[in-house]
Order: sequence, then C-alpha cells, then structure tokens
Amino acid sequence: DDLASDRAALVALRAAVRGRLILWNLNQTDPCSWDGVFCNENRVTKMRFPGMGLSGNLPLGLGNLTQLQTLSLRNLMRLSLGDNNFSGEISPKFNNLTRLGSLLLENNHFTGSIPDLNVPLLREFNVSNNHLNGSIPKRFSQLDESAFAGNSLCGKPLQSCPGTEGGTKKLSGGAIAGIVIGSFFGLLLILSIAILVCRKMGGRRDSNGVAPAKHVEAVAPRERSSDDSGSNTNASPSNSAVVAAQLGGKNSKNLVFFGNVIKPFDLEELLRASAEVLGKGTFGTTYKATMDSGVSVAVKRLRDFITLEKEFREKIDQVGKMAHENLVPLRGYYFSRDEKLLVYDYMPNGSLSALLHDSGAGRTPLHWEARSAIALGAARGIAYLHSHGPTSSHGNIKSSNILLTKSYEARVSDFGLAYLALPTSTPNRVSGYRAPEVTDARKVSQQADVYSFGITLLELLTGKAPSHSSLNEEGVDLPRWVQSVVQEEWNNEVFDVELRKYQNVEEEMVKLLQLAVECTAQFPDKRPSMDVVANRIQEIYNVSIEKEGVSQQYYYSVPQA
Ligand SMILES: Nc1ncnc2c1ncn2[C@@H]1O[C@H](COP(=O)(O)OP(=O)(O)OP(=O)(O)O)[C@@H](O)[C@H]1O
Repeated sequence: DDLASDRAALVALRAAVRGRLILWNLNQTDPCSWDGVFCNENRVTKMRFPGMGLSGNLPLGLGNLTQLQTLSLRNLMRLSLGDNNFSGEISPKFNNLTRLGSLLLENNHFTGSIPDLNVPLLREFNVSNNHLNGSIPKRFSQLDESAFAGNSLCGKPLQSCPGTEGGTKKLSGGAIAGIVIGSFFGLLLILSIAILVCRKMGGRRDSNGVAPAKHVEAVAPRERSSDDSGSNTNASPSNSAVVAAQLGGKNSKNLVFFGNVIKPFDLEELLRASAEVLGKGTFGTTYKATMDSGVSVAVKRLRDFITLEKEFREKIDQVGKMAHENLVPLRGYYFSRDEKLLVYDYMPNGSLSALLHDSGAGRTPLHWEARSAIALGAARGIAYLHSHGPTSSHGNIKSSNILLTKSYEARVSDFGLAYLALPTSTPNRVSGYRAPEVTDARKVSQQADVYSFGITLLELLTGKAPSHSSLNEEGVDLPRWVQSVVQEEWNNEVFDVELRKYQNVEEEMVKLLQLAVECTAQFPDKRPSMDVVANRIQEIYNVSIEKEGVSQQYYYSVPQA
C-alpha cells in the first residue's frame, strides 16, 4: 500500500543520501517522525534536506539501489536537496514521483544533462550551480533563467543551443545565396525609398534625426484604446499591436536594455507583438506583449512622467540596477519626447491583489503556506531595496504591486517609479496603504514603506481590501478594523475564512498579525525596520512549514489534476 511503498522508498533515499545501503526494520521506523520528512495522514508529502552536507549519488534510482527503483514516493510533493554535495546524474526516475510539485537540487555536483521529466504538477524546479550540460528540456523553458544558472546549459530560458533555431544554425549554400540576393534588392529598395522621402521632405529631418517611415510600417490598425477611458483591469486580447498603434508615426529612438536581459529584442519586434491590456495604474497602462518568438513581456506605458531625458534616464538606470529574486526585473525602457515605455518580465500569475479579491470560477483559494511564503518573498524584496541607503525606498507598496511567478513566488514591482511621477499623477487611489505622515506621494520614507507593507500583510491575513484600494472602493480601514475585532474577546474571525481551518498554525498566523499591527503603528519610529520584518516572517514561515504537512498539499495553489 501507499505507506509501505513510501517507507521503503524513504529507506532507499536515506541509504542513498548516506552513500550506503542500510536495512531498516520498517515496522520499527516511522519515517514521518524523521527530521525533514513531512506527512499527511501517514503519507510522505514533503522532504527537506537542504544544506545538510549530504553526499553520494542522486537518490531514487541510481547505483546499488536498482532493486528499489520501482518504488516511488507517490505522495511526495516537495523535495528539497539544495546546498548538499550530491553527485551523479539526475535520474529520469523522478517521473515516478507523480505528485511532485517542487524539486530543488541547486548547489550540488550533479553532472550530465537534465532528463526530460514528465511530472505534470512540477511547478518549481531549480538545478542552478551544478555541473550540468546539454539543452534544457522544453517543458522548463518558461522557468526563470536563475533556475539553471551556474551550469553549461543552453536553450530557453537561456541562450539558444548551437545548431538549433535561433542559434548558430548552419545554412545551406542555396539559402545563403538567397539571403545575399534578397538583401541586395532589399537594400536597393530601401535606398530608393529613402532618396524619394528625402527629396519630398526637402532634406528636413525630425528632431531626433530619425525618419519615421520605418515605424509607420510596423503600425497595426489603431484599436480603440482603453487607456483614455476609465480603469480597465480586464485583459482584453487583441490581434493588433496596441503598443505599435500608440507609437506609430511618432519620433522614436530605440529600446535600451539593462545588462541582465535574457534575450534582447528590438523595438520593431515589440511593435509587431500582439498585446493585451493588463490594467491601468497610477503611472500609466500596462500591456502584456507577446512577440513572434513567443516571449512575453509586460510593457508599462507611462503617463505624466518627467520629460527631461537626462533625469529620466539617470533615475531609470538606478531602477534597472536593482536585482533580487523577489523583485520584478526592469529589463529595459524606451524614451522619446512623447512616449515612455518600461519593459518588465511578464509575471504569469498576476498580482496578489487579484488572487485575494478577484472572483471567478477558476479561482483557487490561497492557503496558509502560500500566503506566508508570499509575505516572506515580498518582505525580502523590499528589504533589499532598503539596503541601498536610507533614502532608497519603494514608494508604492500594495497588493497589486506584489506579482507572482509561475510557481507563485512573490516579486515586488513598480519600485522607484513614485519619484519619477509628476505631481498630477500622485496616487490618491492608494491612500488605504499610505502612512499617515506621508503628504507628498513622491517622498515616501522607508518607514512609510513599512506601514504600507503592514497594510498589505493585514490584507493577506484578513482577505479584506483596504479603503480606496484600486479594486475595492468600499474597502475598510484595516488597522482600525483589526484592532476592533481583536480587542473584543479573541476569536479567529479576524482571519480570512480560508485560513480559519489551519488550526495547527494559528499561533503563527497570530504572530504575523501582530507583526502587521506593529508595522502599521501611527508613529514612524515605532515601526520595525524592513530587515527585522523579513527576519520575523522567516521565523514564522520556518515554524509553520515544520508544523504543517496538512496544508502543504496546497502550497502551489494550483488546481489539482
Ligand atoms: N510585470 C507584470 N507581469 C504581469 N502583470 C503585470 C505586470 N505588471 C503589472 N501587471 C498587471 O497589470 C495591472 C496594472 O499594473 P500597474 O502597475 O500599471 O497598475 P497598479 O499596480 O494597479 O497601480 P500602480 O500604477 O499604482 O502601481 C496590475 O494589476 C498587474 O496585475
């Protein structure tokens, strides 16, 4: 039965991680009581052995364990073996772990290539800093490049492999001849058009010295933009390139990328992209742009921003330098007199705000472990921003600026923009998050960030939106509401209904609530620093994942297959 199989496989694993085969007396050993092993109704659901100095060949299916290879931990959902000394190849036997959602193998000595694992629920995968080579299987192409860093791997999301499409594919002689002839005639055509245009314009050049013809060429039929109408948070797919429509005919220079870009693309490629509106915020409208190559990015079209080019570029350069696993990286930008665009990584699971408050048939409730992990990730991202000196702050922390990766990891977005906005676009819609001492939304201190983060934590715990938040104009004054509920006889009704069933971690939820209340203290100097906040959430998170095992099956908050 499941339990016997789990136990036997665990014995195999324990033996393997110690590099030798030990026979255990199954009847006297309850694996669920072992450190790092978590069970749900006696079934092993999670194993965490990170940073324990373990070595040997990869467990489950290698070396002298052949007789045990057919066994599998069928209920295992999370296997964390990072920061050890494991060596050998990554076994395709991981396919036996049919419910595995997370496989963390980073910082070991694994060699060979990554097997084409076919585990349907696998959402989180990390093999960074090993000795792997070869191409990354297609099913991992949507993961973040950091999951593969520190190896000799190629293919999406990293650079294409030599000899593949997009790589250094060898062309046949005929193809080369075709390209040369085609290019020659193409060049001739462009030259003739250019001469004609120059003659017509009488030698006049636009202010940037760039002829607009090229961009007009890329313009798709102008669609009715939602940008100028009221708020539009519904994504409305369109075949036409909204961005192109907006840019068309205007003077344009080029996209500027920061060094950390995975695959640079040019303005033309972006103009050709199909686009959909993701939402309209304080600083402009954000689109999802999907390029011909299949790469999607989020493009924020700024409005009411400083127009002085030098100042804009200097400030945006600073934003582009911020790099942390819990920040949405700004990949590049476009600046012209009339148009300013910011290009970010696209976050496939939207914002925390949408996860908490959007209703919809397909919505999966967010469970405790996911919520505490999101709180921790966001706190770390903000603490990183604060680590750049006392004046470095985010300026606009709220749940719609906490975005989620494919594996529901939190990434903070929109940092640094509040300082670039003109006074006309100061965000009154976010007043529910704004610290009482803030009078100018372009001057937000680190302590005011802590306040806004505290409100976001209260939102995460209560499921209620703060007043005047963009999603719920009817929202409540969260700190006051929480205090009024808690001051009466204590009951857990302060928590979101979804959280009330996790009685085993109620103490941790209360601790997070207390921390949120401290963050929302009226006087700025009574609030903890973001570093302290992140450390305290880390402790809360550690204890709850040690305790849970029941809730962790919902860790990814994805519909079960
Ligand atoms: N990089 C991204 N990936 C995926 N979705 C994004 C990304 N950036 C923004 N969005 C989505 O687009 C919507 C609009 O974002 P935007 O940042 O323009 O406004 P906001 O966050 O609601 O307000 P503000 O401008 O005050 O931050 C957000 O609700 C978010 O879900």
